[in-house]
Amino acid sequence: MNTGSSELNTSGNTQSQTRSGFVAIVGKPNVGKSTLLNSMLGVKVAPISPKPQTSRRGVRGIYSTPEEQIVFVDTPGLHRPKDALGKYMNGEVHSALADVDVILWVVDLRHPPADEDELVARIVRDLPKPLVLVGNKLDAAKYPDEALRLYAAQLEGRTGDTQQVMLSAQNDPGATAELRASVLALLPENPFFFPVGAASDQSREDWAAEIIREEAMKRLRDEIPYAIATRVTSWTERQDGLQRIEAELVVEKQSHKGIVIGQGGKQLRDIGQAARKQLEVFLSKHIYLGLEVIVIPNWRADQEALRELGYE
Ligand SMILES: Nc1nc2c(ncn2[C@@H]2O[C@H](COP(=O)(O)OP(=O)(O)OP(=O)(O)O)[C@@H](O)[C@H]2O)c(=O)[nH]1
Repeated sequence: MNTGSSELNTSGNTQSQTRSGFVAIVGKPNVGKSTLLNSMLGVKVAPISPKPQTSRRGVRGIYSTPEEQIVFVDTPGLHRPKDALGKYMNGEVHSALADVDVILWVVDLRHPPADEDELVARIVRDLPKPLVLVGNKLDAAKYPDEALRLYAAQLEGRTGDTQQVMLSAQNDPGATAELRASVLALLPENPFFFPVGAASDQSREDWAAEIIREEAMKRLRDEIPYAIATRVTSWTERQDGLQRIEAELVVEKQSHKGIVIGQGGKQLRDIGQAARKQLEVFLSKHIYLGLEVIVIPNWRADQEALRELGYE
């Protein structure tokens, strides 16, 4: 691995090198991967919701300084494939890991390892790449040292560079900045992969759709766990600057449509208002958000529908 130090060129001037690389954040659902990504980036990119399995797309966030760039690949929760969506998610995890420079394995220090952690451990154990075991939720863990030891034991026999850290992604920006520095030190000398100003390679439409889905998930977590997809169907700007966004919430069953709309349309109105507020904060522009609920029967098991909804 390169050292990343400044080199003397033939004219005797020091020429600084840039470091740049891809970093995957893996871990079972709900351990705090999106929270960690957002904290390391300093901006909100991936959706955060208290419900497991919310980050279904491989959202990438980019952290840049004049000399360094980390391209984060935020992989969806790793779990056993139950349907086509599950298979897509596991495929995402594998393809995300094939091509990265550093892996962050995030675990929840409040609990000892479960089957799903073992699954992740098995995949990352044999990859010859630098790995950081990130014990998250330190603020809420009773026996963090013991928990971390148990997770680390699952990596026994690993030959690649392995580091460990305990932190709270949610409320310790200092610790996440330190982790970012450690990750940067593990990256090779490379030219930048993206322009310095780039924060994410998501389109604004995908980004807005994720914010809408996040708000829907927060409100509907018990009624319709995972069966909601969102897509922005049009985005226009009026002369006075107002952004007019039309979006669809896609559900699997007619009965779900009624739940999403709610009595007298209240649920859908609440989702729309909350999402609009978030979008306005980020864009600093006035927004009109039109939401429609549509039914695509059994979309999670339907390859064509998954493709149409952008899960491919
Ligand atoms: N107490 C505590 N809670 C946290 C911390 N980090 C994340 N959480 C919470 O854990 C839950 C899951 O966080 P996410 O960032 O959505 O987790 P994820 O791993 O991306 O989840 P999936 O999208 O399901 O894979 C949310 O309710 C967060 O607020 C932390 O440091 N401490």
